[in-house]
Amino acid sequence: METGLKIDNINYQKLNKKILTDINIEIPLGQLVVLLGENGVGKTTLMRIISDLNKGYTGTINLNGITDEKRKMLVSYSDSLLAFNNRDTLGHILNFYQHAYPNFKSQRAQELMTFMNLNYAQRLGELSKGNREKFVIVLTLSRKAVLYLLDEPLSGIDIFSRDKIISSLIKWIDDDTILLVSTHHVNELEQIIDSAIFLKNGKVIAQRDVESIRSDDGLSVQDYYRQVHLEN
Ligand SMILES: Nc1ncnc2c1ncn2[C@@H]1O[C@H](COP(=O)(O)OP(=O)(O)OP(=O)(O)O)[C@@H](O)[C@H]1O
Repeated sequence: METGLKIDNINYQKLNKKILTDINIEIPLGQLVVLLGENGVGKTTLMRIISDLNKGYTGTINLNGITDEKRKMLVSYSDSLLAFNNRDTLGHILNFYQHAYPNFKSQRAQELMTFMNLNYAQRLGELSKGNREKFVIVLTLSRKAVLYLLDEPLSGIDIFSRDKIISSLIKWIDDDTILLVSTHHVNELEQIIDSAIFLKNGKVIAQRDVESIRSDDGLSVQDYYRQVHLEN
């Protein structure tokens, strides 16, 4: 059986506007990968397509050999929690997740809640922006999945919590999984990522191993990103 994530020729448009063009990406299991690109380039759209939330694309997405919509059982992605009410407590939402997803691990959720200093009795609407993002990380990493998607997970989180989360991100996921993270701050993830995917104008302009960017190009991922962005 094929393993890992293989995206072939994804094209997607919305309201007659071309958003993603000929997207081809391959990620083996065990990798932590960042998705980089300017505002509006299509990072969230791509994550929603992978999770089967956005339909109407052409091309194929193969996750561990599964190409139909069943793959969504192997993907853990929590978008903006808009389906929940601001008066819902975090405990209520966790309870909902536990019933909605057979792969939800309560023990892990409990550990992550403690790690993030979040409280079951807090209401969603009372959370600050950063604490809401921490809660999205809790929900995402509490499921046993093959592919974890985090969409700009740290943008509102303070530097101390950020350091703590980044340095322990790997311990929350199993070895045979993929973590795909979109970010505008690649420098802070640089030490822990295996590879990076660079998007521009709805296309993949490069996918590179971090190790080869350092050894072959002598650049940091951030500097390589600037270079490849200007060249394309
Ligand atoms: N519901 C929608 N209807 C129409 N166009 C949309 C919709 N959602 C997103 N788009 C468009 O799709 C494109 C890609 O948006 P997307 O949110 O995927 O970008 P992004 O790379 O995640 O951006 P950012 O870095 O700002 O989060 C944008 O041009 C956006 O205007």
